[in-house]
Amino acid sequence: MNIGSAGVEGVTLGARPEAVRVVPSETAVVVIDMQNAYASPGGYVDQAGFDISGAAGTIGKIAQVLDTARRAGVQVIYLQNGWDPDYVEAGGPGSPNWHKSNALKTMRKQPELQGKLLARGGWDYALVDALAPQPGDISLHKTRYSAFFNSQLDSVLRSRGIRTIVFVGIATNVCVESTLRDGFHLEYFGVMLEDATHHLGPPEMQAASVYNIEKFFGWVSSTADFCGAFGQLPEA
Ligand SMILES: NC(=O)N/C=C\C(=O)O
Repeated sequence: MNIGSAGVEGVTLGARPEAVRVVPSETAVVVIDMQNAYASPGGYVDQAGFDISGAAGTIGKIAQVLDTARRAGVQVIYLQNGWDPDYVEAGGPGSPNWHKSNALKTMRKQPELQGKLLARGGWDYALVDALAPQPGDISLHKTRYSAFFNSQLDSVLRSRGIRTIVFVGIATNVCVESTLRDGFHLEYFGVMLEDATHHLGPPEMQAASVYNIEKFFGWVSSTADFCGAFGQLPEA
């Protein structure tokens, strides 16, 4: 599978269902929601009762991917999920988000958490320390599961000629898959690095997303394949 402009040099990235040829200048690594909320003990998903024991391993894999991407001249884009401290952006009872968001539900059950979970400016919203953005990286905010919805992501990608998005982050089956699906419908080629993502819920959720992406929406690869392919390029 050829992804990117014909004639522009790229690398071959091992992936399922087939290897993909990708051009660094037309590729971005999109880091989905690596915030304390999703990856740190005491953060929102931990407080809401999800098992986050796998998140520490995911952080290490993402650090390797980002290091390789930056050296290869691949744009790194961080997304952070959440709302203003008064939760106006979360929507009220007229929004399905108000009914389905486990963060909002947890805060309604435990009012002492009000203003803490996913509130912009707070610890829960902040990226985990180990994945601090570096000069040249781009940071964007999002208020719903898909990073394409009501955000600057599409224009940031299009203005840079980016056609391929390599996805890492949490959660595979919620914000990663939602964004990759929306990207597919906007004509982006989506590749998920499966060991640099982590699911919310039972392990079958990770497997289901991997199946969906491999079969219907994009390609599935790994940290080792990404670092092997892009790591061989001269430093950008
Ligand atoms: N980042 C995510 O996948 N988020 C999933 C659930 C939530 O934000 O409530």
